[in-house]
Amino acid sequence: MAEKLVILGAGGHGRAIRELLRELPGFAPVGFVDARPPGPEMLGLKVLGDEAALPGLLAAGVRTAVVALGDAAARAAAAARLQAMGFALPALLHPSAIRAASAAVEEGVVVLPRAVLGAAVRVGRLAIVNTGAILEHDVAVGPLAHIGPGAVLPGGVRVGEGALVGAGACCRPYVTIGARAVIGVGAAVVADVPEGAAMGGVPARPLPS
Ligand SMILES: CC(=O)SCCNC(=O)CCNC(=O)[C@H](O)C(C)(C)COP(=O)(O)OP(=O)(O)OC[C@H]1O[C@@H](n2cnc3c(N)ncnc32)[C@H](O)[C@@H]1OP(=O)(O)O
Repeated sequence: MAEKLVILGAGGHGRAIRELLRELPGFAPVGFVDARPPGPEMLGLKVLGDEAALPGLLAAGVRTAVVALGDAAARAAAAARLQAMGFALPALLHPSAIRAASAAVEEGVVVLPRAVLGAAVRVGRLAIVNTGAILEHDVAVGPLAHIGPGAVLPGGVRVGEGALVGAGACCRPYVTIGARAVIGVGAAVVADVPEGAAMGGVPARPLPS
């Protein structure tokens, strides 16, 4: 029987996950919860209110959740609240994603359509691999990181905890992107990026703050 699941977050990422779940056998979404519910319904699913609805859902047998929040800190905090209540946070991979047999994803990871996880890739808990991103052999993505749509991480790239690699960004093989760094859309990362740095451009340079 399909596992009943609640989506925490009814914004853009929540809508992407709702569409992922239409294609993913094994899960039956019951609705969204959101701190600011946008209305009674979204994309054919009920919006059940804010997190005050969660105990009732647990009591009704909904024991699985996905955190659909783009902001890494908010995602971590929401995951901690859900797990403290007893919700499981499975990894969700769109069926069109390509995952090598040796690629591993941790709990709460979301992999959107047509992403590629190559040989020996590691994706840490609660990370997002967005639509069409390519993670080549031996790439290691830290917990809570977000690899944006169409980003290309060639062999051996390491992305630190909570870092954001923007849409369409590319990296030189084996570079390391530090924790909480932000790589702007379309950047070409040709050297290691320090923790917390914001980089953009071709080649990527520190962005004005
Ligand atoms: C499904 C989805 O939608 S997933 C979404 C994944 N998210 C992304 O891909 C977004 C990534 N974010 C970006 O690229 C943003 O532009 C950021 C985070 C790098 C910068 O955003 P902000 O902090 O708001 O900076 P802001 O827009 O004010 O720009 C600051 C400066 O950096 C420059 N800049 C911003 N982004 C870039 C970029 N990608 N490349 C080069 N320069 C850039 C701006 O032109 C500006 O320069 P100026 O001061 O000389 O005019």
